[in-house]
Amino acid sequence: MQEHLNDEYVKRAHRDGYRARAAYKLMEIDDKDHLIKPGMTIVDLGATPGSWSQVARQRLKEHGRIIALDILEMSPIPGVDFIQGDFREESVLKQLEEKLNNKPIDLVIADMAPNISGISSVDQANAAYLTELALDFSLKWLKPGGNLLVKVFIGSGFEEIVQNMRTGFEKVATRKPKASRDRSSEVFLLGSHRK
Ligand SMILES: C[S@@+](CC[C@H](N)C(=O)[O-])C[C@H]1O[C@@H](n2cnc3c(N)ncnc32)[C@H](O)[C@@H]1O
Repeated sequence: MQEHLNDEYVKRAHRDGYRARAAYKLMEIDDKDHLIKPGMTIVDLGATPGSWSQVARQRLKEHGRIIALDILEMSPIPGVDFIQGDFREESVLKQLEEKLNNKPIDLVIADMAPNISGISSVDQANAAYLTELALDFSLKWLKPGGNLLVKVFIGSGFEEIVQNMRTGFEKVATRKPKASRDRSSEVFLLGSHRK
C-alpha cells in the first residue's frame, strides 16, 4: 500500500499509533453507523497491516473476538487471531471456518484489494471477485441482523454487487469516508441487518 508521508491521515496514524491511514475510514464509518459493539465476533478480511483490527479491538473494549485474515503476514495484535492465506483458496476458507467453530458472526469488515496489474478490466474483475467472496462468506456466517462492510471499486460489476447484497440484507448503503481519497474509486458498501 503506497502511503504519502505528507498526507494528513498518514501523519495522524503515526501520531495515534495506527498501522495505516485506513484506520480513519473505519472509525468514521463506525462513528456514524455504530457497527462495532463490545462482545461481538468480528471477521476482518484483508487485514494487513492491521489498522482495522486495531480499531475493532479498541472498540470491542476487551469483550469479543476478532479473526483477521490476509494473504500477507501481519505483526501480531493482542486479542486478534490471525490467519495468513489467500481468501480465494478453499483450504484458507476452511481454516477460517474451523476457527469459527460453527459460531455465527456479528460483523464482517472486508478491505481487501488485489494487486494492481495496470490492466483496468483485469483489476476490476479481480476486485469484484474478492468482494463477491466476502459477500458469500458473510451470507453464510453472519447472524440474522449481522452487518457487512465491504470495499468495492466503482466500475463494471458494481451494480451487480449492490443487487446481490440487497438479496441478503435489509438495507444496502454506500459510504465514502473522508480518509478515502477523492481520487480513489473505492467506496464501501454497508449491508445492514442480514435477513
Ligand atoms: C487496503 S489493504 C487492507 C488494510 C487494512 N484494512 C488495514 O486497515 O490495515 C488490502 C489488503 O488486502 C489483502 N488481500 C488482497 N488479496 C487478498 C486475498 N486474495 N486474500 C487475502 N487478502 C488479500 C492485501 O494483502 C492487503 O493487505
